[in-house]
Amino acid sequence: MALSLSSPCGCPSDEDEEMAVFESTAAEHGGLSRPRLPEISVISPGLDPRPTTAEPKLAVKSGLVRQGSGEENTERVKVYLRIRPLTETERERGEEQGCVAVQDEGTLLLKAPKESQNMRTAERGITQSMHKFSFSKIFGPETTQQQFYESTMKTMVKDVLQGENRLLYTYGVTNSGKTYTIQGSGRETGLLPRALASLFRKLQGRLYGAMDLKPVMYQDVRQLEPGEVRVEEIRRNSLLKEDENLTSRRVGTTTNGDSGFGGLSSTSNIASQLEDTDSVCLEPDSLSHSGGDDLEEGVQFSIWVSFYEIYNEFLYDLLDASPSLQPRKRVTLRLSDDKQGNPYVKDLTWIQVRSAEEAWKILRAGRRNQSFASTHLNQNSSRSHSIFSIRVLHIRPEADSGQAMHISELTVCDLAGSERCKEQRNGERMKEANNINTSLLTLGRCIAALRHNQNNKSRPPQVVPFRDSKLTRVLQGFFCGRGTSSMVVNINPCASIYDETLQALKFSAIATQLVHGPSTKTRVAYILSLLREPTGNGNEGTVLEEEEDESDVEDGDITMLNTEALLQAIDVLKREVQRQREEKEILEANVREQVVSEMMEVITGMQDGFSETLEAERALIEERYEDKITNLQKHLKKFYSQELKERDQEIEALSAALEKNKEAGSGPTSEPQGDAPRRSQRLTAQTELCKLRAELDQCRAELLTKTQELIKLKMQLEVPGSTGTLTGAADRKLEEGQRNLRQLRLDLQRLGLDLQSGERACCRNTGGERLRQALNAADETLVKQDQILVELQNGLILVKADLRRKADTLAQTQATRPQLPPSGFSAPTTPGSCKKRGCGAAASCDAENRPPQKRPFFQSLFPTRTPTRKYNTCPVEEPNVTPYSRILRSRQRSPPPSPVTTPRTLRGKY
Ligand SMILES: Nc1ncnc2c1ncn2[C@@H]1O[C@H](COP(=O)(O)OP(=O)(O)OP(=O)(O)O)[C@@H](O)[C@H]1O
Repeated sequence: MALSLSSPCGCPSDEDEEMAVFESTAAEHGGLSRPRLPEISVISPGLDPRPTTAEPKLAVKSGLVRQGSGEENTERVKVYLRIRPLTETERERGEEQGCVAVQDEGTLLLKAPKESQNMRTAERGITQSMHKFSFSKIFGPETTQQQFYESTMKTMVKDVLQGENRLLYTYGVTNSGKTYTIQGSGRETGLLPRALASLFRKLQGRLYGAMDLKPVMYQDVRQLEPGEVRVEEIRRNSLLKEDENLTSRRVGTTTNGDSGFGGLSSTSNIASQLEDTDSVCLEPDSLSHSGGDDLEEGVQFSIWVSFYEIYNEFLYDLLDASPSLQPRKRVTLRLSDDKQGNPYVKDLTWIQVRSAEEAWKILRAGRRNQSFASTHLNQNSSRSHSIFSIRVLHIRPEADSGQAMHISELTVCDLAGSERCKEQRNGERMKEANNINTSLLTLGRCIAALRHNQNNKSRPPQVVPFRDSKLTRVLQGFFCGRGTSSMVVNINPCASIYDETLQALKFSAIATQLVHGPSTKTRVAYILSLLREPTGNGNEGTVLEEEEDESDVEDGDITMLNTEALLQAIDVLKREVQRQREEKEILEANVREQVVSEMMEVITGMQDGFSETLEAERALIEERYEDKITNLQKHLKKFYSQELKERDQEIEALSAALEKNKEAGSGPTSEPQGDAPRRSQRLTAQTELCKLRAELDQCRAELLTKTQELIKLKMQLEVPGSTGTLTGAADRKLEEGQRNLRQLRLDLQRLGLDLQSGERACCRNTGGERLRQALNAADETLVKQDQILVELQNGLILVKADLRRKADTLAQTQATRPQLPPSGFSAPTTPGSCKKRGCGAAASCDAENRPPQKRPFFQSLFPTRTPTRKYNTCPVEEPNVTPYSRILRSRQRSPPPSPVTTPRTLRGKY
């Protein structure tokens, strides 16, 4: 994937947001209503009042600015800016357009030149054309190598001799002066040779001569066997000899571009530049303070160096023996982790050096193996990240093997320059540029993640992607408390690479916000404080009090503790872990309980809510159905009153018709006589008319009776309260009675027919026995029906009596409240009913005294029969009398016979 130069700053974390804050993307432009941008975007990361260079003495001594015991390091990472001078050629090309201006010691102002991309976007109102950056210190083009060394690396060398670990790395666009800054050119030696010279001057007379102690892995030391020592000596001598041979052959060597590995020049101008230096030529004043006054008394020092590069994400040992003999078979190195998970370069060559000269020669030998190539920007461009490490072994002579050993390290990393991939015309260069930008991008992401974690301690930490590139993996320790790091940003003031320079500065702006990670010493101090604290079980950590003085322990390293103390520390830490785990479990249990109780509350609330809703709905439904019932009752009442009215009208119509007929019937008397057939016809018609009239009279009488009964019923229906209920019950009973009577009537008719047929049979003297049986059965049925009738009559009498009582009560109530208008009763339309109501009590008494069959109500139940059922009374001739009814009458005149005797009587008769 081809990455553009801007990618190192394009980290996916929150620095994008901050960049957006730094560099607003809205502006009023071309009449569009955009908010106006400030003229300058202030990319100023170091404006908060955190200590930076305060208390330099303390910071130099320990590498930390301690804010009380147990507090973490808050010293910002140092980010220096170095501006290289323009060359003559560049000036002639018109590259000097004043786009880089130093405002003060720590502030830089960038102004976009006309042709730059930034200016184009600024003209469109998307970004600003001016940017302000802050740095720990800015070094202009006039700064000499010595001045730069004094301000940056000098203190680092001192720190390393004090036992600290330090990293310095250069970052910038290609051809911006990174290699120049680190290694120098000609007599202008860079930081590294100066640091080496300074180191050995300080260690004069304190060097450990033997080669039997060697740094291995992450920061361990191994005691070498004599045979191994010999191998080490041979390796060292061969490297030094090789350098001497090459130096002697140097005269007349041309810069043959592609004679090195993979088409890269290994013996290029850069090597010759260093060779020109010949020896470590340092100004006398730079090393004026050469004495090792700060060094611990009695400690001897052994210096070992290594030099490797990361090229296309592969690690190559630049001090590998005789690489020139097998130029195309470079062995790649692997990264490994030690038991504590610290990364280290496996099988890396470490060479012991005893002087600055030797170190210089080793560096020079390594430079020959480094990957350089000519690019469009730099003829001798570093195509790899080169890492030169100096390990200082602090050896206490009186101590046993390795026990009092301490290691400190100074690492100088010359990063490959960031550049635009698209501008590389060579495929190999393009691939290199990709890899360079990828690793730089990862470095940017790591720095951004570290910065995020430091600034957002309350939030979960972001994973720092150290493992995403080899570069960040090998430098990881310096960002995680193993030591401190400093960054040198190199820029080229050429207008043509303004956009790249801007991106590099934005990248560095993130780094300026970093503070150093908590030192491993802080962790040691924490462990030691645990050892000193009571452990809770009465076993107090006393080992340290016996072993170490407190001040020594505070500044000491974990390797200073003996095995017993370390074991005790492990025990204490285990107990601490256990305690914290238990605390967390209790906390979790509490949280769970709280959650459960809250959930229960919620559930109870929901239950209550549902019950209320249910009640409300039930009440609503009840109300609705009550309304429906009321409506139904109302409609029924209306319907039945309508029915009654219609029937009244029919009766009236019939009466009127009858009257008419009557009038019409009286007319024929005046007709002439003499016409016999017509008279007989008239007579027949008159007979029929009489018959009809009789029938009509009978109907009228019946209708009248029914009307009265209906009116009475209506009145009873209108009686409020329990009377209505009783009336309903009475109605039901009446209906039942009517049904029974209807059935009875049918049975009687059937029996009458049977009797007729029996009479006929008797006359013919056939089937006598059968007839007798039939008569017996008929007699039994009659007895039963009589009983039923009597029961029904009694029930009806009771119901009527009850109704009358209620009516009387109501009438009394009405009488006691004469002033109130009659509301529950409508005025009777017939005088009969009025009379009845006016003397209700008397009427009811009268009705009660009457025999049941005489009552009009009962009459209505038997419309086809005459109410003549009387015991011991005279017979009355009635029309339509059936044989059975005659028999029944004859039986009813005498007291009711027993079911046994009646058949005999009947048998006697027939
Ligand atoms: N401060 C300076 N004073 C004088 N010359 C300088 C300075 N900085 C850089 N130069 C010159 O600029 C040129 C490029 O420098 P250098 O090779 O160090 O760039 P670089 O950033 O390492 O490039 P690359 O990333 O491609 O390796 C060299 O010729 C060097 O001598």
